[in-house]
Amino acid sequence: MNDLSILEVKGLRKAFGAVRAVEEISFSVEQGEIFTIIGPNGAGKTTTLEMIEGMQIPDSGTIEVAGMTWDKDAERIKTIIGVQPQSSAMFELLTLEENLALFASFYPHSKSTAEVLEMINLTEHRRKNVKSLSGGQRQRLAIGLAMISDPQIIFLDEPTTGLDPQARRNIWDIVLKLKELGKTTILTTHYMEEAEKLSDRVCIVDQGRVVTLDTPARLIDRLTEEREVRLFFQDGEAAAQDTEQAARQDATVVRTLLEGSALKLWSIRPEETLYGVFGFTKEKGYKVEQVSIREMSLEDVFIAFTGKEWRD
Ligand SMILES: Nc1ncnc2c1ncn2[C@@H]1O[C@H](COP(=O)(O)OP(=O)(O)OP(=O)(O)O)[C@@H](O)[C@H]1O
Repeated sequence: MNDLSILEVKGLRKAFGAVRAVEEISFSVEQGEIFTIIGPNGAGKTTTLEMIEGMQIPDSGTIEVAGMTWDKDAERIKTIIGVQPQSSAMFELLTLEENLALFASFYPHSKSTAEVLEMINLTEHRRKNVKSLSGGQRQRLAIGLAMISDPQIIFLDEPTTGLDPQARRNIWDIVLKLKELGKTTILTTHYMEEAEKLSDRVCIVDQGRVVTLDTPARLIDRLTEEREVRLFFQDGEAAAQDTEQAARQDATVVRTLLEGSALKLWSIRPEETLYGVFGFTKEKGYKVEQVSIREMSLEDVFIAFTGKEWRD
């Protein structure tokens, strides 16, 4: 375990009868990171989280939380981790304040309910019954309940599933606030954009194994050296075709595709390609209406590594 890592998972494996949910999962998480696990349905994300949270016992492998293990230090681990409870664990007929106070009573030390309500932006609803909350408010309360004991590591398993974009962003704000406080967040999500925006590092799992793990930017960079450059010609197809012929001579251009007045070029150095292309179009007097360089996204990385379409 290096000095910075707060969680170290090695060789985790778990089967349910004939179903091998987790085959071999290893990673370490640094203090203060937002670490996101993504993967197709049934990849083993929840099972992995539940083993780390002490709710499932691995068939083999080791888990160290701040240097402690579940078999020796269960009580101490429980005081430094916070797990977002299922909606069903909340008391529907109690108010938000009462739910938080009740959860706080399970721990020797806790944050004040007022502070947590402020953090999850629900202060004005504190006297409402949980029953009357919207989906997004419920999820925020669930994060509040995970935070009540002021844990070092917070586990959020798909906290934004089913929420509308605004409600999702409200959750992102809370996750970022946790980071500002120096907390470590372990997140799973079905939303690529969310993983890309929030995570310090992303771990892609498939069929119970880690297929790749890195920062979103490095994953995207590693994926491909080529960028897709698109040009649209005001003068129509002939100009596009003529430019295509010229671009093919350029060593930075790997492939080309003509679609009417639109020309697509795949380039290993897009800026250099465009410099050459514009030299040519200027010389010929062709007018280029639109130019864009398509950026690769985490979704492209996901598809490349798992061979599966994203189902968002
Ligand atoms: N308690 C259990 N008993 C039997 N099989 C289980 C159990 N829990 C999980 N599984 C199976 O293990 C595999 C991994 O499930 P898991 O829930 O960990 O995946 P996941 O990546 O979280 O999926 P999702 O994205 O759909 O939530 C699945 O095939 C699942 O059906």
